[in-house]
Amino acid sequence: MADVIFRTEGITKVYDTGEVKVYALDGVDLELYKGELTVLLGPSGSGKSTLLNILGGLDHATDGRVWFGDTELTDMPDRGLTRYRRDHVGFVFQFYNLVPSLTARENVQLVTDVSPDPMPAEEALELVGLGKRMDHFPSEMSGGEQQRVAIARAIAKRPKILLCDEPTGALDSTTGVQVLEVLRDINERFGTTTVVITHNAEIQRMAHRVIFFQDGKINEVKVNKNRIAPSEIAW
Ligand SMILES: Nc1ncnc2c1ncn2[C@@H]1O[C@H](COP(=O)(O)OP(=O)(O)OP(=O)(O)O)[C@@H](O)[C@H]1O
Repeated sequence: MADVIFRTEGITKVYDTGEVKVYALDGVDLELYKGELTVLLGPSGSGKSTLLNILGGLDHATDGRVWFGDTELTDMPDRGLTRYRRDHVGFVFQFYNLVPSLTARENVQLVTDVSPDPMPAEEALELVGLGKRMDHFPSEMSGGEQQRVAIARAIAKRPKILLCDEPTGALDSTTGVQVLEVLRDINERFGTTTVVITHNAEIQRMAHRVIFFQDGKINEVKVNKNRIAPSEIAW
């Protein structure tokens, strides 16, 4: 059985707005495995992003515990969490968050300049198929290309984990599939543990493991015996 890379015990996140308490996560016990590509599925508001943000050290749980390998993230001081994020976690979001005044290469270099063991920005951009577009600005690229720059930026630090929140949410099917192919390639080539949040049920077919959320809880965990290639997915 694969090594556990993340383990959570009773993770709860409560937003107290004064009048009502919203349980974004309501006692989530979960294991994620090294090298796997996991898809998180579930209706809007079911807690997927909240969980991803807690795993990535962007947010604190109200209750419960989270381990990354043997290291407990819960109760880690903010400085420790910042180092954890910087050294181990790559993030990809629905909107690419590129700096418009910088080229693709310079956007990636923002990360490689501060990482302990980065790959050259050029290598990261080659890996996502943008070797010929390194000196282009975001405004000169399509949505899918910009997302691939965002992925290059995320992987250039050689993260152990890649956390992707709706990476194809703003893309059409053809472009979205290209982005999924890049994610699968990175997962296979480097063994990067990858978590992908999506509303698109088709995307679960490329995952090793699928976790279904409902009302802040895990409804079901499914292991895919027959994964398919992103190129066989369409929406
Ligand atoms: N800052 C906040 N203040 C109050 N409630 C919040 C806050 N952030 C999230 N929530 C609530 O927590 C719940 C879970 O939100 P979350 O974003 O994790 O869901 P999600 O499954 O990722 O949804 P989506 O698929 O729409 O992104 C929702 O009810 C949401 O309204």
